[in-house]
Amino acid sequence: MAAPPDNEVLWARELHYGYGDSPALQGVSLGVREGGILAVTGARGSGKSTLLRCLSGQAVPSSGEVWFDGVPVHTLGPASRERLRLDRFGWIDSSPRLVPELTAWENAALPLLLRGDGHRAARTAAREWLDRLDVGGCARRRPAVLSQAQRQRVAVARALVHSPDVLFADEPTAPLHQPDRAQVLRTLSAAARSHGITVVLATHDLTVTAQDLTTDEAGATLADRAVTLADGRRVTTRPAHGQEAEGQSACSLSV
Ligand SMILES: Nc1ncnc2c1ncn2[C@@H]1O[C@H](COP(=O)(O)OP(=O)(O)OP(=O)(O)O)[C@@H](O)[C@H]1O
Repeated sequence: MAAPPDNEVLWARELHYGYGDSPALQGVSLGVREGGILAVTGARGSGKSTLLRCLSGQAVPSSGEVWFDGVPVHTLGPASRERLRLDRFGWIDSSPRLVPELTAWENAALPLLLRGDGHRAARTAAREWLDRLDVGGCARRRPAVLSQAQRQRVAVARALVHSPDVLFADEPTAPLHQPDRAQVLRTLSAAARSHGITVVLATHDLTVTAQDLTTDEAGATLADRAVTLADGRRVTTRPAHGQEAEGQSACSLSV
């Protein structure tokens, strides 16, 4: 088992994963530098969600390695992977899954409450994130009375509230309209930069990558690198604003 390069906080080598006989990942390798923002693009069904699930320890690859901060994630048992996900990772889905019985702030505070933080500190932190995401006014409401866009912002707050080391975002702007998408992406990228959070962001929408993802209003780069999947294989790697280069099975390439 070769150790990953020192400058990459998240590193995967030759990942394979299948659903029954149907292969979803066929030898994907990549590395992400600490604090980097990586966009994973590709058509529907190309393997983006499966890759994020393997990288985050939600799924165990049938072969290959996933290393996070020196830890071989692919060798951990279910309890250790669950602990890692709770303590060190954040996750945003394409559709917000909130606890219906809890208010918006309680949903946003969940990662802090689950790890035993005090109620008052957790509420303060959650409300700060809700304010940042323009849903501070909804803090005491339950998900059922919120719009889909408001629920997604609450889910984004929940993913960031504990300052995770890595944020995995699987089509996070799918339920949002265009102005909301740009704002949420800007908040995500600003939070990641200011807190040193590494981001792995999956999207099938190449126009999002080109227009919203790679630039904010000030023209600053949002994604540092992008990799593209096709049929479970990595086909390209490129800087967010640079020339595309062939990167098939380039396990030494940093993204
Ligand atoms: N639970 C599952 N059972 C069987 N096959 C699955 C399952 N989840 C995904 N697949 C298949 O695995 C392949 C990769 O799917 P995956 O969801 O990882 O791709 P994706 O790029 O994220 O697609 P999308 O953009 O539609 O979410 C596809 O062929 C898909 O049909």
